[in-house]
Amino acid sequence: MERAAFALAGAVARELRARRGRVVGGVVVLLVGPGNNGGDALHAGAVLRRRGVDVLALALADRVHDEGRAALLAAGGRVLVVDDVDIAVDRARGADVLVDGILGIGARAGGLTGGAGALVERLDASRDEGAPVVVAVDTPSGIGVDDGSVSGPVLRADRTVTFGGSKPGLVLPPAAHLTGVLEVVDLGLALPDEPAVVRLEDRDAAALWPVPGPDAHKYTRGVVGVVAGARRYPGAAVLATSAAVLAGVGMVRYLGDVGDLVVARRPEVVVGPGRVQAWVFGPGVSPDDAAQRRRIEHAFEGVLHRGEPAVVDAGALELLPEHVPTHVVLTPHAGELARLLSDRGHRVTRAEVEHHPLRSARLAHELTGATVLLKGHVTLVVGAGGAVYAQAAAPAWLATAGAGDVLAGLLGAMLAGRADDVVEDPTLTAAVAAAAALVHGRAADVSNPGGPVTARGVALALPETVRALLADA
Ligand SMILES: NC(=O)C1=CN([C@@H]2O[C@H](COP(=O)(O)OP(=O)(O)OC[C@H]3O[C@@H](n4cnc5c(N)ncnc54)[C@H](O)[C@@H]3O)[C@@H](O)[C@H]2O)[C@@H](O)CC1
Ligand SMILES: [K+]
Repeated sequence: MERAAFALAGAVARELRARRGRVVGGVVVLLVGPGNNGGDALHAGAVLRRRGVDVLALALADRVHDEGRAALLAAGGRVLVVDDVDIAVDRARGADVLVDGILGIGARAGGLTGGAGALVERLDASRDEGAPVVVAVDTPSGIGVDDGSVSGPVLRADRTVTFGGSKPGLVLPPAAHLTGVLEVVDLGLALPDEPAVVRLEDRDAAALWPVPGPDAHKYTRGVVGVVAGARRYPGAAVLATSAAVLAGVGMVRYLGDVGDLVVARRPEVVVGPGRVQAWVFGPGVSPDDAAQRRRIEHAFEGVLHRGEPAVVDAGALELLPEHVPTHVVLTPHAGELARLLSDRGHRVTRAEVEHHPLRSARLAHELTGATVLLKGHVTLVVGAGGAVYAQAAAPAWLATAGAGDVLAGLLGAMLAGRADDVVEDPTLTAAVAAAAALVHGRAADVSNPGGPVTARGVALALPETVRALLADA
């Protein structure tokens, strides 16, 4: 606990320095719950008090950590037992830094209730310019530590100082939005080898990228077949094929009614049936389009019989066979996933999927056998063997029409380039899908750092994005 408290005090001191230019004379208010999480906050408070900080602990439970409380009092800090929420709100708002030590990994399901819940709700509602910086101890209090669920009020943190190793709830949506900057403090504890949720880094994505060897030719590099678009939605076909071409694949084959337009925009694309190593089905395809529907159903036979990997997006999700291998990747957003689950007898709404994205994606994986990539601000991928990836590289600007078509084409190109590998190793598909989500987000940044992006711009940024990833790895 001592190491944890020192690291926490260091993080708070840095926030004080950033806000006021110095640590001495800063005002820190600790929100303290009943367990060791509150104990960490109290011990950190004692360290800060000794550095000349004005420290007030608001005790939000009948009993708080005895040793921590004694340490803070001995250092000259104050402890106020909260029985009036108005007074607590007032004190908390006067702080430079608020330390959230109400609950950590010992939090039971159900979230914050009672006085702590009321206090947090009011503090979170008044986060204006001058509001205190919030540093969460181990986790923002009250989140579902194992599943990222949010079932009550949570004080959104600017920074979370977590001990020993990251926790699934810190990277999984919806709680991931509440974590702020994540700082992991190594306490030298023995942790399980495989964390339950993984976030790929740039170097992981580079290692997964299908880089051609010196003896490569277009068929060994992979051919991706794209069944996308319609007269009504021609743009989706252009974007999905463009992304596949620009991601660098042996060849892109297009099947659909707008081949002329696709070739006019991307002369590299070959129109018509032929050999294919991986498929992209569905961008811009409406399920009442009989011709596209027939093409997709026919191609699915190849997927089931010959084992070609496939990306199943948008309109093709409704055409998914009952059960498919894991090297088929579904790429729904929350609404599409709700429909897919409801069609299979699990009635859920879009809002429920948004509330429980991990549970929903897992259920879809169990029901269909497919790897499931659930698009969102944090993109989740659930695949064989319980693998879970949570990728958050995408800027909010990427929530724009056509971005999903680009992701589908890019992922199709990656699967075509690694078709044999993903068929041989069922766990690889989820990693490749997570890498595609990472590259997609990076490409958005590369296309216009910090500003608005277009789907076409993201596709055009792919070659440079991939080059930079490979160069830095
Ligand atoms: N596990 C470890 O090895 C370490 C843990 N540390 C700290 O200890 C924390 C865990 O401590 P605890 O196990 O005491 O757990 P917490 O401090 O998270 O809280 C547990 C207490 O809260 C109560 N509680 C749980 N859910 C509640 C709810 N919804 N509403 C009201 N009361 C609720 C429980 O009855 C229990 O009294 C970590 O988050 C971390 O901050 C650190 O000191 C470093 C080492
Ligand atoms: K906490």
